Amino acid sequence: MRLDLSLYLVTDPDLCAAHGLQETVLAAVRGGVSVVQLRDKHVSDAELVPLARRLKTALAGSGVPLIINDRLEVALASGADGLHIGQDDGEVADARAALGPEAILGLSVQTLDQLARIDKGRLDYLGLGPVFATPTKGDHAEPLGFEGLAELVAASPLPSVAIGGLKAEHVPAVRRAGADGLAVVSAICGTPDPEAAARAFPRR
Ligand SMILES: Cc1ncc(COP(=O)(O)OP(=O)(O)O)c(N)n1
Ligand SMILES: Cc1nc(C(=O)O)sc1CCOP(=O)(O)O
Ligand SMILES: [Mg+2]
Repeated sequence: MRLDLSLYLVTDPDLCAAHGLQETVLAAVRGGVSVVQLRDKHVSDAELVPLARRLKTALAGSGVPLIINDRLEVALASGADGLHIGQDDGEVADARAALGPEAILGLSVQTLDQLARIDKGRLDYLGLGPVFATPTKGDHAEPLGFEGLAELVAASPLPSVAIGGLKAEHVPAVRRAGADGLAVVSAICGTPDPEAAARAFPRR
């Protein structure tokens, strides 16, 4: 199945707490989210696996893939569709070898130097960011702005999704920069109506 990066939801356990994680995800999917990433920095793998399995079951039939952030073992144990790793989250080659050829594998890239060194044959997409500073990720890199994003996209040999401080109003600028989509946390997870928040993102 073709990977649709147009609206990529990254979950946050605190921001999603108001409606519950699974309810937030399902509402966002009804609103048009095309990928879901389970991201939780606070719980153990043993706690995350059952949550990932429940989400995978809940997403069955929706056509929306479930990606696990950082944790290869959770991706493997839960039957998720893929894994997203950052520059310090292990080797792409090791992740691909463990996941197999069918799984979706994404990598975060913040600079042109990093981009020049990616293991592109083993990756499906890149997460480019942050476009803006964001409180959702305390340890984020220097913001790129839309010009920096456009430079990275132009040099990228893979589909890409922009991330960091992005809202529905930024869709036109992200498209002009050439990215295939937007990845968001607080624009959906932290809102009173996650379905409406997802629907507010213009689609092609
Ligand atoms: C789609 C997407 N892009 C980038 C990231 C950031 O990954 P990383 O740099 O590993 O940071 P953490 O998310 O692990 O804090 C992402 N998660 N998703
Ligand atoms: C998970 C993540 N990764 C980033 C990166 O720059 O790689 S920024 C980020 C958080 C994005 O949250 P929000 O949409 O609420 O700004
Ligand atoms: Mg990471």
